[in-house]
Amino acid sequence: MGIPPRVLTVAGSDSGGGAGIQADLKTMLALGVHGMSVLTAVTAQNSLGVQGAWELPAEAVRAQFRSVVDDIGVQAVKTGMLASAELVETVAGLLAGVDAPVVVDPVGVSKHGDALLAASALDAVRTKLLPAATVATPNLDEVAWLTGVRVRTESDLRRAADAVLSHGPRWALIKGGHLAGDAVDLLTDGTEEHWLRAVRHDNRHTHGTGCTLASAIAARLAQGRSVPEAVADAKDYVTGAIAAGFPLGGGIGPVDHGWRFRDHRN
Ligand SMILES: Nc1ncnc2c1ncn2[C@@H]1O[C@H](COP(=O)(O)OP(=O)(O)OP(=O)(O)O)[C@@H](O)[C@H]1O
Ligand SMILES: Cc1ncc(COP(=O)(O)O)c(N)n1
Repeated sequence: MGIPPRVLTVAGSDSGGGAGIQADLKTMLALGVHGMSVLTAVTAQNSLGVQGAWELPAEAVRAQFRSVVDDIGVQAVKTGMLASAELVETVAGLLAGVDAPVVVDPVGVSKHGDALLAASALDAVRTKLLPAATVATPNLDEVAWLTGVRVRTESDLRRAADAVLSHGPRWALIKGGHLAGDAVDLLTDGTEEHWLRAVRHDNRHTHGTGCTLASAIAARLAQGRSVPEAVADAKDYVTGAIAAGFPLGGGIGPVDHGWRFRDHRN
């Protein structure tokens, strides 16, 4: 048996297992890569919201990163919840020394509106983290914080992508999941444009969709796909995972990361 590509997620823990590190590692397993993690924060979280969050010291983040990268090596990195300006700057500095594609999911708030990033960290995300990204994957709220562009319809997505690209990522994937109608995302590097359209599944099991999509992109990049191929494949995976999402707890349930193992669509 060959050695699978190795993918690192730098993100927070979701005790409920639907988003964050847990979603990332499940996605990586489902897509056939070896997942590894650098934990940035621990959240007490469930289907109803985030009940508490504790950031790890920068030294702990640096040590985890070095342990993984120096011995095991990475073919792609994904970043999620980074909590504070100090951790954003620490992670951006670590990424500068890595020769592998980087997917940046600039996580700001949870689906329930709980803050996962300090407002004082926005500037570091713009000036240090986005320039390190091969692909940046903001949702519409994150586009608004980072660039001031408010997307109300699909036709605003191009302007949002241009504004994100002005901060330096190679590609921008603007997720239109929060718009009405089809779930439409726009991927562009400023030259090529790829519109990714999927049927909207009107179930409420969408906790962790953004984490899942970004990790799937990282997995496919580690397997040697181009950015447009990786994103198209990741979109198919997350759409299937939302369709198969299930009710857990009294609020927003998780997507089913294992849907391809369980179901004939494999
Ligand atoms: N109800 C849905 N049906 C189908 N696809 C969806 C649905 N909601 C979101 N998506 C898709 O899921 C992916 C993640 O998008 P979304 O806008 O939910 O990200 P996000 O807000 O960052 O996620 P999260 O809330 O987990 O942080 C996108 O490809 C989006 O189009
Ligand atoms: C640790 C962590 N990272 C990211 C998210 C975003 O996911 P969602 O918006 O679906 O709650 C989260 N809730 N928790």
